[in-house]
Amino acid sequence: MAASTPESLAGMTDQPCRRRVGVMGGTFDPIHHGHLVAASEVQGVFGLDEVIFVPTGAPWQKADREVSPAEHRYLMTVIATAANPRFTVSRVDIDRGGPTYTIDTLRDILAARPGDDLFFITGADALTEIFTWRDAGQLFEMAQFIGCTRPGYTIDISTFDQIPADRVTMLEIPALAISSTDCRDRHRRGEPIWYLVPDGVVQYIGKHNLYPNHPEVSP
Ligand SMILES: Nc1ncnc2c1ncn2[C@@H]1O[C@H](COP(=O)(O)OP(=O)(O)OP(=O)(O)O)[C@@H](O)[C@H]1O
Ligand SMILES: O=C(O)c1ccc[n+]([C@@H]2O[C@H](COP(=O)([O-])O)[C@@H](O)[C@H]2O)c1
Repeated sequence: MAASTPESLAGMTDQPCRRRVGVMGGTFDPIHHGHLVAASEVQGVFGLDEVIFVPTGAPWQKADREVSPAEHRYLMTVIATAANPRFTVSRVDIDRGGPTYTIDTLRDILAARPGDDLFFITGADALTEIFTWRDAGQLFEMAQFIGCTRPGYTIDISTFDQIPADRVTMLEIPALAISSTDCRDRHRRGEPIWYLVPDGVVQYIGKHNLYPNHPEVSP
């Protein structure tokens, strides 16, 4: 039997340990429990060391609608994730400026932590649209993609088939039929959003009057 060395017993070799890092991109206007459950479930199933939430700077595919200022979306994301020691929040997409492309998100995150293995977390709706994203073909070289099930959406199988099989995984997560759109509309109609979003986020929205009553959202 080969003799154990202190290094081998401790699992120490010349190879640095590769950290497994999730990246959860989103507009988070506001962040809700659907986002948090998806990130938590992927963290557990894939044994991730960390999940980085990355609020978009300017989500170009949502240019036809009003999006809350990035600083508000960033602060709501910080509030929502603060209690989980594995969750962090990155400003890369906000501080870069210009339209937000995931290819840039992944480049910036990899530059800051070379050698880490990245897992990009999306819902089934976002994954279905992935070939409309900038430089989509290169994304799968930079990260493993995890598509989370989402009530009301199915992943288009032809899209799934175009992604290299070893670079994408579909994951069934506890179903939460929550969307940011519905949270905003409910708040505008004066309906509660308690328990759809974290308590601190409800309070932040009220304090800053982020989603004021709007005549188009009838009670
Ligand atoms: N309830 C949910 N279950 C699983 N994934 C979700 C859920 N809600 C959002 N996601 C995923 O989280 C990511 C960020 O979503 P985003 O911030 O656009 O939220 P949204 O609820 O879809 O917003 P909106 O209603 O304003 O379009 C996307 O990949 C999206 O698919
Ligand atoms: O790279 C792109 O062109 C691209 C186009 C649309 C969406 N994305 C990313 O997909 C994630 C979810 O976006 P959204 O707009 O559904 O909140 C977020 O990280 C976005 O930056 C990326």
